[in-house]
Amino acid sequence: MSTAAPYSRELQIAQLAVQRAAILTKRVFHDSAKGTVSKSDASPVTIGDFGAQALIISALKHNFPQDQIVAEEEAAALRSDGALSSQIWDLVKSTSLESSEAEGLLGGSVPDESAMLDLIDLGNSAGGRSGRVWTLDPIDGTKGFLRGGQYAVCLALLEDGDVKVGVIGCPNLPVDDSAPLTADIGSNATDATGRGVLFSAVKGEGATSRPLTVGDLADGKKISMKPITDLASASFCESVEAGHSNQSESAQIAQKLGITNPSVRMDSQAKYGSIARGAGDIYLRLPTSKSYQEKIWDHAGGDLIVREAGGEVTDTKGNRLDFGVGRTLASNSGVIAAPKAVHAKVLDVVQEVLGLK
Ligand SMILES: Nc1ncnc2c1ncn2[C@@H]1O[C@H](COP(=O)(O)O)[C@@H](O)[C@H]1OP(=O)(O)O
Ligand SMILES: [Mg+2]
Repeated sequence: MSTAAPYSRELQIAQLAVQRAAILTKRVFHDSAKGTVSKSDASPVTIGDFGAQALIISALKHNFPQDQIVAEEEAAALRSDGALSSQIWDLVKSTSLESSEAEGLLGGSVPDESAMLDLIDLGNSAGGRSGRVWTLDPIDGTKGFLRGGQYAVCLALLEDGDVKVGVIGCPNLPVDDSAPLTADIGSNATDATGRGVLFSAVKGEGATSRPLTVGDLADGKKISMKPITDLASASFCESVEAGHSNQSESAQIAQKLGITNPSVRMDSQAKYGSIARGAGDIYLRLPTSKSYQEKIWDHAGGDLIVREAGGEVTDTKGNRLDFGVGRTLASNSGVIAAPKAVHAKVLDVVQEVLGLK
């Protein structure tokens, strides 16, 4: 008797839902106005964020109606702005996967505009330690998206606070796992079809990458972190935004580790995917303020993908990221992701530079 791989249905639905949402984001990008709605300059939001959230939640509700969802956006701003809401509805109703089989698995299109707003608001779960909770960031790295840089569509499944499935679609990263670590997008920027790479992991089953092509149901290729013995040759990545991660502390840490390569600055969870496939080695996220709490949708998928690819992910105190305390990582501070063999050494130097020991 054959037994289905654990979480295979969750993985398949998550991958297809992320692919479909990624197509929507590409369509927004190719609209010259890029659909900026703007929560604030520091934290922008586009019509793509709302549209992608509606499409993904629609697929989750069709397949897993009992599950909770913690997603970044809410529909309040759209309920009070009919023109904005109908602009997003135009996008949502006209975005689908090419494969009708795949589209059927996702439950097809959203019935109407009012249902779309209600779906967006289903992402308001408080999260927590019990049951099945999906975390969703429809466009992670909106600033990168607007700049024409890296961004990611991120979906993960938590069960009792533990990440079981993680899927990250990176429309502007090369498909080729051996491509060098860079935030440059080259000719990918002109591709409106959702080309890019899709990283996935299931707990205990390893991590994979595959093309983010339209409705492709094929298996992925196993990915793993690069084995490094000599930290001097390592490369590390961090946020483009200096407000998201302390770049002067990371430079001091790199110097103390003997790392000579300059940091690669990249928006979004594309950083986790990049190190998981060995394009880079280390991801440092060093708090810039005591008050900011990281959001679970910004880390859940990446945390699992890196750990399943042979990495270790902790905060600056050396604790695993705790996704079971609500919508934020309230009990963690910063992120240190590195291959298992060197994580302790990296953490040691981080703690020295941050004055934590
Ligand atoms: N002060 C901050 N420290 C760390 N991350 C932040 C901070 N302010 C916003 N962010 C979040 O960083 C994420 C992008 O990360 P990266 O720099 O790795 O691309 C966004 O989700 C953004 O949230 P928001 O979407 O609310 O702006
Ligand atoms: Mg985000």
